[in-house]
Amino acid sequence: MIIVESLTKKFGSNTILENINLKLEKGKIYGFVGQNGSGKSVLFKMIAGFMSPTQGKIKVNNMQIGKDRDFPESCGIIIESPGFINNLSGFKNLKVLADINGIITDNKIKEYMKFFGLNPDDKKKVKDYSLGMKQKLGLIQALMEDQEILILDEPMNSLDEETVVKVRKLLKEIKHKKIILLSSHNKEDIEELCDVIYQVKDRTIKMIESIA
Ligand SMILES: Nc1ncnc2c1ncn2[C@@H]1O[C@H](COP(=O)(O)OP(=O)(O)OP(=O)(O)O)[C@@H](O)[C@H]1O
Repeated sequence: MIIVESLTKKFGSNTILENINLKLEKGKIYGFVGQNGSGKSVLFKMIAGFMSPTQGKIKVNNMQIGKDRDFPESCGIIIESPGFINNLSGFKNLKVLADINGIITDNKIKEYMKFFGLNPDDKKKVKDYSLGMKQKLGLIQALMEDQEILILDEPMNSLDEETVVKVRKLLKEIKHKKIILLSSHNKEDIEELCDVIYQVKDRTIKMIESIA
């Protein structure tokens, strides 16, 4: 479970989020919607341990992020454009990341690449990948280790329609064993996928029934 308690985030005198309280449980996809600059990515970065709150706490499975642990223990993340090693192929990039934890085989990486329509044997360097191909790699690195928490900030960006349909189906299939946080400017993604929708607006986060 993810618990956000009395969380405030300021940059200098600019308050982005104020006194936020959330409880996010396994088995659900939580959608976060809101205008550009409303604070969705900032919230996600704090839950991922990439940024600290100004006040308040984030607890993941009873561990306070930034105190008991630097990062949540089992978390797949795609926030903004993921950084890759430009001179390596897609497979080699994923392999470098997979080797950090050493919990998945090369075959698992290849399966994911094929699922996303990327050829694992393609020697093309990531610097020559299209935007959508890079986004697919970003999604694969977030998903491939079957982590318990998925933080997906605009995961469908630059993806073609066929891939969007596949990703939606996959998220629905795996959500029972995960806590999934998803932000999207696409109404259909949010309404089709999310069990709970939060609107981030005017420094607060409110649950809403559907997108207006
Ligand atoms: N490191 C930082 N330093 C100063 N201000 C920041 C920093 N990171 C984010 N901000 C500000 O925090 C606010 C929220 O940004 P955030 O990226 O969370 O918006 P968002 O809701 O994800 O927007 P979008 O829909 O455009 O992705 C913005 O005003 C942004 O400029």
